[in-house]
Amino acid sequence: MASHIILPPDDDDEQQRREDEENDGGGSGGDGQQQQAGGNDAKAALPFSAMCVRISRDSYPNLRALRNASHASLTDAAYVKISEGDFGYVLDDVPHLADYLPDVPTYPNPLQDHPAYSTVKQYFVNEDDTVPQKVVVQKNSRRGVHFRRAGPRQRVNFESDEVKACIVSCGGLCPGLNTVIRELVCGLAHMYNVNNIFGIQNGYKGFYSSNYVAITPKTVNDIHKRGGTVLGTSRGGHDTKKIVDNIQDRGIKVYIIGGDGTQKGAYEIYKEIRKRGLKVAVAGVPKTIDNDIAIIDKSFGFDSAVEEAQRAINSAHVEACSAENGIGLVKLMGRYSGFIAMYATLASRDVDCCLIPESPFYMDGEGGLLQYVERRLKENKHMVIVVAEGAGQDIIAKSIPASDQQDASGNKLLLDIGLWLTHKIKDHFKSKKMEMTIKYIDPTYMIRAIPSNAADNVYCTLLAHSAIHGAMAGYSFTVGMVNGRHAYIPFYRVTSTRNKVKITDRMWARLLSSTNQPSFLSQKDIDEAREADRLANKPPLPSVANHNVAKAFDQSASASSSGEI
Ligand SMILES: Nc1ncnc2c1ncn2[C@@H]1O[C@H](COP(=O)(O)OP(=O)(O)O)[C@@H](O)[C@H]1O
Ligand SMILES: O=P(O)(O)OC[C@H]1O[C@](O)(COP(=O)(O)O)[C@@H](O)[C@@H]1O
Ligand SMILES: [Mg+2]
Repeated sequence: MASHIILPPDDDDEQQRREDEENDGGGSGGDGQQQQAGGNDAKAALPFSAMCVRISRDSYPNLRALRNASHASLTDAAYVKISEGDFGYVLDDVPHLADYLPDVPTYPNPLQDHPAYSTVKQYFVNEDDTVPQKVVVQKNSRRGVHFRRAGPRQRVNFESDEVKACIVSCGGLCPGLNTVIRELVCGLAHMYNVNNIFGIQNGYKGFYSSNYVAITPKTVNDIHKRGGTVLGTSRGGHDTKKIVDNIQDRGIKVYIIGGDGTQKGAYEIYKEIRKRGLKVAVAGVPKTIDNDIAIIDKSFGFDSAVEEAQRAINSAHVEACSAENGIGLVKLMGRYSGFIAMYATLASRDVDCCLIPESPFYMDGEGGLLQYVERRLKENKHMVIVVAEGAGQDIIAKSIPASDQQDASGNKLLLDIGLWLTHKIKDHFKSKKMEMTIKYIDPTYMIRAIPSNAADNVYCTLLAHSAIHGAMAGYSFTVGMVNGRHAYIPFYRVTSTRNKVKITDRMWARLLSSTNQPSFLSQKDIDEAREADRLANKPPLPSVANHNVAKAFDQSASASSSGEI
């Protein structure tokens, strides 16, 4: 038998729930009081045919440990929905309106009458469908952690006329933002007959400081061909109370496009909405050019960015080849994660050295960068270096006093590694009286301002559609592709860790072998990197949930995406 665990909420909510249960004459625990996993039809919404049991605060064995956990995880605990099935199956589910509005009505999905979709056999996804976090398994593996499969549901929780949708984009630019906005608008209008759609201007602060702009399929018709976001974007400005006051007053349902910071903001909004008992769904579409969002295979715009980076690398190569001892140095984005640099390097084959934040390097002495550059110029007369902007910050900090400054969202401000390397390399060859030329190219803002390529356009469309289906069906979530299938992922899973290049994985080994650069790593660095990977992959809550769940999470953690293929 499987059980469905909803970790108990904070004291006030818990008190209210107990009173409700007393009024209903029900109890908690295994006394027949059933809790829905998602929709209103409890049976249809269950992840698998099993009895779902609400486990009360008192009966939950590890709750003490949970209460002693950090404040962040304590808050998260109230919103985590874990169910267990056979053979180590665990569903890390997303919250649903019915979790706190038990009488929320359901309606037939209007798509069933849609001429394009009604002919598709099995167009609606089965409520039992889930997507595994780990697909590489051994004969005796446990089934591990799963996420709810994205897609249209037979029944929805909103009527078309009651929906007022709003869309906001936050954080830095990324190719594909306009495509997601376009497809949210067109999908809502064409699939669900929703005609009240508004754009929030200039990021989160637009919820309370600007007018909401009405948008229609007609007004967004061509925007996918343009870079940037027609809604505007910003960092900072997340005032949860003011945002939710406006959501409440205007009766809207929210689509939020943005990176890790934005998803944290979406989670805060969701928690406040739930606290106030509002009938509002919050759907997050993860955006980050750095591709550093946990769990998902890849963020939209990443492929377009890697493709565009090729143009800069090609130019660097041309410059380098056309000079005596020419060096082309290209800086690419990647504040904490070097995915763009790694993939752009692997795609190009012209790069002799790729430096990323995850892999420490050093300049001087045996095995250092300067020695390698010297050797490469002697062998080949030219070289191309790609550096992610977050690389080597510790080395620069030794020569330039770092000020620990942050942007409005709290992201650390970086020193210009490209410029710093250029000067260091120049000085080195000057002191050796060796002639050379170095050309530094910084294409970062040019890359993220382009419109998305064809593959990203299709990806953005599917993400937008999945977000619409999930929100109409009453779920709140971050949507993303997990092992090639679209899934609804709980906010806490994408906000608790950041995806990073694992320098102990095969993908980084492939890169090192393709450039033939030194790894710059000591055994101590490798040990530290392994330990950091282990800790980064450890999901936050389930370790205190129960033994089976913790085991499933540990097992799936080792599979979290990092480019390992
Ligand atoms: N912990 C947080 N809680 C609430 N809002 C946040 C949090 N972190 C970031 N935000 C908000 O999310 C928005 C975008 O964050 P930012 O880090 O700039 O970009 P991204 O979402 O692309 O990572 C900003 O408006 C910021 O204030
Ligand atoms: O100069 P800005 O606008 O703050 O953006 C620069 C930063 O945005 C990034 O592209 C990532 O930001 P996001 O998380 O918003 O996608 C970083 O690589 C880069 O450091
Ligand atoms: Mg970010």
